[in-house]
Amino acid sequence: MRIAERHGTPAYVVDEADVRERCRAFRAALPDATILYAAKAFLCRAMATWIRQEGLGLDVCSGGELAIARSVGFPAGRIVFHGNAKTPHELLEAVRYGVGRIVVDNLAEIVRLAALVPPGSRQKILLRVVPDIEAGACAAVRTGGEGQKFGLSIATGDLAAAVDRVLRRPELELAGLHCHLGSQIGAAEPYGRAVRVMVEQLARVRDTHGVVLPELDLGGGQGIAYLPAEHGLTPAEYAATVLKALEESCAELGLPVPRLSVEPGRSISGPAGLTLYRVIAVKRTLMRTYVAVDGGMSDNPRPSLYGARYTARLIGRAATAPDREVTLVGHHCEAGDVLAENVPLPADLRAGDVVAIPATGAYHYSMASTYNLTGRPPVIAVVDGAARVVVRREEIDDLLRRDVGL
Ligand SMILES: Cc1ncc(COP(=O)(O)O)c(C=O)c1O
Ligand SMILES: N[C@@H](CCCC[NH3+])C(=O)O
Repeated sequence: MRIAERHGTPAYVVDEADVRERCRAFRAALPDATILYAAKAFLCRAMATWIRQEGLGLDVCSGGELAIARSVGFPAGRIVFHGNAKTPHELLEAVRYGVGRIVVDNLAEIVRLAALVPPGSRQKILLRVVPDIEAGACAAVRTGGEGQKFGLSIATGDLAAAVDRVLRRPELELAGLHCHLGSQIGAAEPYGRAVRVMVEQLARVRDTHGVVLPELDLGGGQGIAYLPAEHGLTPAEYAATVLKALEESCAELGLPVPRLSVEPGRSISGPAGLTLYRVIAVKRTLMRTYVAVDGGMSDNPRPSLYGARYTARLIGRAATAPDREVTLVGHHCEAGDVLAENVPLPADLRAGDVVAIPATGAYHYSMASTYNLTGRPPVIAVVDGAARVVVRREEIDDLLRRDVGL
């Protein structure tokens, strides 16, 4: 409540200690693996600094994310650069900064990237494989099956062709294979299947080319709880399944166990964040009660994009009435601008109250827009009872400044 009063609403709040704790949980569950935080979930300079200090690597997928990493002196060797349509400029920036790995997504990229590597040096790469496994909350975030835009298909022969071409390029060093099944995956089982498919491909590379690739990157996707009844996929559950599958399939195929990399995004930043809103109006209609707040689909597009569901809580005062079901909506000019449908909130909720939506630390700030020319909310970091602004609020003046007129 003090944050809402001091910094205004809407505001994203992130718990630094929680982020750090989640980084440590991944490192503890997978002590021999490389843990790369997926920046797309939430990145600002403070976050990049926490990740650097916790000793994790960083998965970036744009020149912008790379620029933030660079601005906090993130060690280049601990960065992996992704993307299915990296621009020539992004590739050049990645090579110049000396990122540890570039994940090559398609055949055309091999030649393009090789041409950018300075004479005499070698860029380590991973090849992104389509493991043909469907997993993830909804179609929009499933990236492991045939028929979506990412990666090199095993079935069409593109992966085999890519391996062949990369191994002939002296500018490129094929460090290993990569896959990413999708996002908000609630069970460990699909990862076990992915390990088997990927290890088979490592064996195929060995059998065809006599090369044993040392690395396997399994991407991210570990699900989190958004609702009280949900349960996320813990690092320990994930690790148990993945490590078992890795040992078994490597033993079966006579391969040494590759160094594992994992790229969790949501499961590190998601539960560590919440969003504060102020109630502007409460309206009873024939069908339902609407509670309208001062944010909405511009700071959280996930309900309208993916049908994502959330809970909400009144904060800052004690309720004087029992809960009733309401629909929390935003201030944007669309009927679909819903933040949380049928959520219990106190019947005495009124304009001026502050509500918090938990589990908004991933894919909220990073996906925010300025729809209806609304400035994006600030990010407030809390640690040891103190709050500080780590990303300032985007003011109308910021928006006006970009518009250069006639
Ligand atoms: C290549 C890659 N790695 C990691 C992630 C992080 O995923 P999540 O935030 O679901 O853990 C993504 C996004 O889904 C991704 O595309
Ligand atoms: N933006 C999606 C996740 C996409 C993951 C990126 N590869 C979400 O909020 O659920």
